Amino acid sequence: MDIKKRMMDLQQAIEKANYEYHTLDRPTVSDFEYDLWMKELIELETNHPEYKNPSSPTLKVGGVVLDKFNKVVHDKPMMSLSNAFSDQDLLDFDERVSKEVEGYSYNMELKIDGLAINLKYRDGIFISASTRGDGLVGEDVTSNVRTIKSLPMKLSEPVSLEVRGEVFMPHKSFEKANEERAKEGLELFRNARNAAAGTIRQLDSAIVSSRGLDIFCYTLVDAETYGVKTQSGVLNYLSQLGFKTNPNYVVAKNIQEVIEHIHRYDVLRKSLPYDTDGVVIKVNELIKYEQIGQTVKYPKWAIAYKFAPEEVITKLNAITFQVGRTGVITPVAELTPVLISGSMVARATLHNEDYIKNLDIEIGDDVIVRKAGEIIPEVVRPVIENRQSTVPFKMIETCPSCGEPLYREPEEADWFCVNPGCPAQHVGKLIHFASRPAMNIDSLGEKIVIQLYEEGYIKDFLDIYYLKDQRDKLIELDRMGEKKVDNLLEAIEVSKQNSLDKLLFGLGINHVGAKVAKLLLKKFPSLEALSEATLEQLTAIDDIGEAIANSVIQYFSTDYAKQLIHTLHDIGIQTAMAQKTTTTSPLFDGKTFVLTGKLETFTREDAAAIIESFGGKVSGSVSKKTDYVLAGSDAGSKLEKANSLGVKVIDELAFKEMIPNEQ
Ligand SMILES: NC(=O)c1ccc[n+]([C@@H]2O[C@H](COP(=O)([O-])OP(=O)(O)OC[C@H]3O[C@@H](n4cnc5c(N)ncnc54)[C@H](O)[C@@H]3O)[C@@H](O)[C@H]2O)c1
Ligand SMILES: [Zn+2]
Repeated sequence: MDIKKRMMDLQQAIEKANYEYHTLDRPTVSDFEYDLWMKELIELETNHPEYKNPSSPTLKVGGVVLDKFNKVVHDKPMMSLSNAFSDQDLLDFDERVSKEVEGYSYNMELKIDGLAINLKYRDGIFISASTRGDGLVGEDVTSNVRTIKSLPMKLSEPVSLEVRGEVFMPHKSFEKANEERAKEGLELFRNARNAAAGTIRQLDSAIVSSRGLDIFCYTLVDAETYGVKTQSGVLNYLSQLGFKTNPNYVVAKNIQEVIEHIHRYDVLRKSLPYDTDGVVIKVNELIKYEQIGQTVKYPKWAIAYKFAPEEVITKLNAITFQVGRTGVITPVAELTPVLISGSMVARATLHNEDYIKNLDIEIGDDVIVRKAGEIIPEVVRPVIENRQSTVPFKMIETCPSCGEPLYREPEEADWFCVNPGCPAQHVGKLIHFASRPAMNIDSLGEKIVIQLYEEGYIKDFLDIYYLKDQRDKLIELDRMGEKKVDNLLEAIEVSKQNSLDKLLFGLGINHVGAKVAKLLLKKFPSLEALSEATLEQLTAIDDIGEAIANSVIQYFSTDYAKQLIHTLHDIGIQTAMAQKTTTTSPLFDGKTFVLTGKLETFTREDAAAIIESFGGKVSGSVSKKTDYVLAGSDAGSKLEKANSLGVKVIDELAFKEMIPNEQ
């Protein structure tokens, strides 16, 4: 095996998963798989340090910071945890700890599957909350966190402190939220963690308040200054102050006791009304932490033991077929509904014909189903011993949507419907086009696409842009009404200004994902230019191989694509990347900046000069009129003032992103 290539592939897969999980709140692989990738990459990096990439995801806390929130620089970084998957991993962990210190015990707590939040209290009063972000800089989500009912706004003592905890969505709230989303035709949340993260990071606090979030607190920053000496003591003290703490913690004398308890936790967690994905084991004596130390990513005095995904047995009643936007046919297991990791599962993927045949799955079998990391449930295998009267599986030969014959390439596992007029494919393409990573037409969800397609309003994505001519008719449709239609039309108009990479991704060209779209446009910054690119020119771009290049060339060689570029122009959709800002309309015209803290890559004078060269002003003090506070490390009172006034705080990185490249 080519180790270097394997490491690069793993890194790429992990980065893609990070983006989907942390930025889009929409993972496509299970946590279990992700954790296995990470474990493999860490092992390879340890054994082959010569191939280790200095910006490897094994060195970073995975989150991102969205621009729509004010940024908060954490006083103390918020770290991740290293993982254990077996008893042996725990023994290895203990051995590492025992090399540094002696005379310690362990505190074990449930690992709540939510998102970490940092809370600040002054004189016993709640003042602010932020997300973990990339560990150093988080997002200010104070007004959203304030809506969580179990969070005390006033503590039982007038202390000033910083506390960390996990915001999560209990099963009940999760089911309710998804019922409501289903009614509104919105895409369902994949699991409670994504629902919690998506909720905390949205702008309308009224919605947050209605979602029934909850929080368990577990960390007190600088606990020893409050006279607390152990992690179990922290939990006790937090609870006394009025915080909600999880009652299922236990102190274990040594690692053997930890291992004994772990297995009890795996039973316990199945009866809890919220998701947990493991047990966090922390050295209990806080005084030992400094000596044990930490890496850039996680403390060495703690570890998260992750449970294997839960598997259950249920009955396979039928196999149905789904047609994807590319025409791929996926067999789907229709199951007797069963509870897995806190939610009901009635359908699971069977991947393709070979998967079913190789596993010898028959209709009527008892099957083992797994919701690995609570994403898309899958059938793991049949329970052959239980087989009684079953019907052998037979692959369909015609498309369930259009009735045309299906094709399968000899080398491939999947069957395809290749009918360009296939309704299921059209709908799939439309849904993809409107989705968040593509044209991001929020109010054009799956249900509405299907409705408009079935009623004959949209066949091709271009039709979306002519919907405005049919406003009166749309209002009359079932479940529509004036407000909904106007919101929809507005969102469609706004999407015309999207940056071109979103459109290119939305076109659904084979192999052209969001990242590839960006790469292509960097070199060919308009659809016209891209449509004329040759195979050589395309493959000369880093990371663009022949498969991608051929697919792009084939797409743009069709009459459809040639016509498309003209039509897009006529409609007023961007078909070229936006021009860089010119000096005639200064970027920071009329904007006031305040600089604070220590900057790394600029001197203050440089930063000020840049701001002024783009028409902005630099002021010495923060007021309501300040537009941006540029905060470096060790920022003090100006940063606090900015936060309390709700002034936008940016870090150096964000500032660099704002200014055009030439600087
Ligand atoms: N499926 C995907 O595509 C995908 C992508 C990226 C990350 N992930 C998941 O996220 C994980 C990485 O995220 P991570 O960096 O947050 O690591 P992590 O989930 O392994 O552990 C760290 C986090 O645990 C949480 N936590 C919960 N209870 C706690 C307690 N009692 N004490 C201390 N901390 C507690 C905190 O939020 C802390 O930040 C991966 O292991 C994977 O499971 C999945
Ligand atoms: Zn078809």
